[in-house]
Amino acid sequence: MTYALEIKDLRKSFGKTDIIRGINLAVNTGERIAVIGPNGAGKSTLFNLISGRLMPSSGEVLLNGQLINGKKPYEINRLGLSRSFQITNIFPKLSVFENLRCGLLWHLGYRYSFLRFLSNLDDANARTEELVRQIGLEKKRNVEAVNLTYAEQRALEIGVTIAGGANVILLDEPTAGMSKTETSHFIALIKHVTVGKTLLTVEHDMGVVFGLADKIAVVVYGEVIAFDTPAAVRANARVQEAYLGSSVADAQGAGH
Ligand SMILES: Nc1ncnc2c1ncn2[C@@H]1O[C@H](COP(=O)(O)OP(=O)(O)OP(=O)(O)O)[C@@H](O)[C@H]1O
Repeated sequence: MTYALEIKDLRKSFGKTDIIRGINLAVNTGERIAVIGPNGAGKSTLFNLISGRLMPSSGEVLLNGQLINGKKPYEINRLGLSRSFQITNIFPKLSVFENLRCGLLWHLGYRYSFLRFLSNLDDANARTEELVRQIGLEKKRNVEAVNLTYAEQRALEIGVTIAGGANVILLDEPTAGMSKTETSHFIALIKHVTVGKTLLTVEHDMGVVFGLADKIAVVVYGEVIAFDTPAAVRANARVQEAYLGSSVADAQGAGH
């Protein structure tokens, strides 16, 4: 069976310091995974290794069965993995529609071929309209990104991330900086736009984790100490001892 994303004995050292210390993960198509762990555990480094920003010291990363170690971020993107960052990378002076269309066309490689670009423009426009609807910004279609609210900008960011049709999506703390109401709307939006796709998200907010994830990967000191359903992770004594404890209890108490 081919996994959407498979990580085999992945390791990364900076100088003499081992930061990622033999991570194994196998993620099925359509699964939503939350990667959690204490500060400095290696979550961002893991995402950087998967998305090609960093080269592993050893081990393998396979995307849809294909080895992607050593490939550049844009090559990995073309192969079907798209990542959105905590720092927004939308174009402030372009409208919602234009931002989404840029994301779509860039992924399709139209910048290399103007003729191909023209012949397929109608398709791209139709797909872009669909994306505007999917992220719920129909009324803001022609508004410049700079004039959107923070939550709308984050929704646009998700739209740009999925615009190219990637089947594996990486999100860094997607609800950071949002109010509780915005967060719950945003979780619903993420679920909606990632149906059928594989999602990995780094997340600190336990409400988001338990609201969004089919499975949780707990990273502690560069290792995955648990990879299981939210219920099983909650009940995992090693996880509670090593890291979660009160956070899980809080989230449980809050009915998440
Ligand atoms: N380029 C680098 N060079 C040296 N050390 C690094 C580098 N990048 C990260 N580290 C170290 O690796 C460790 C893991 O960092 P990382 O940012 O991956 O953790 P994290 O789990 O994402 O933390 P947080 O939740 O605080 O964002 C930290 O000790 C960090 O200082």
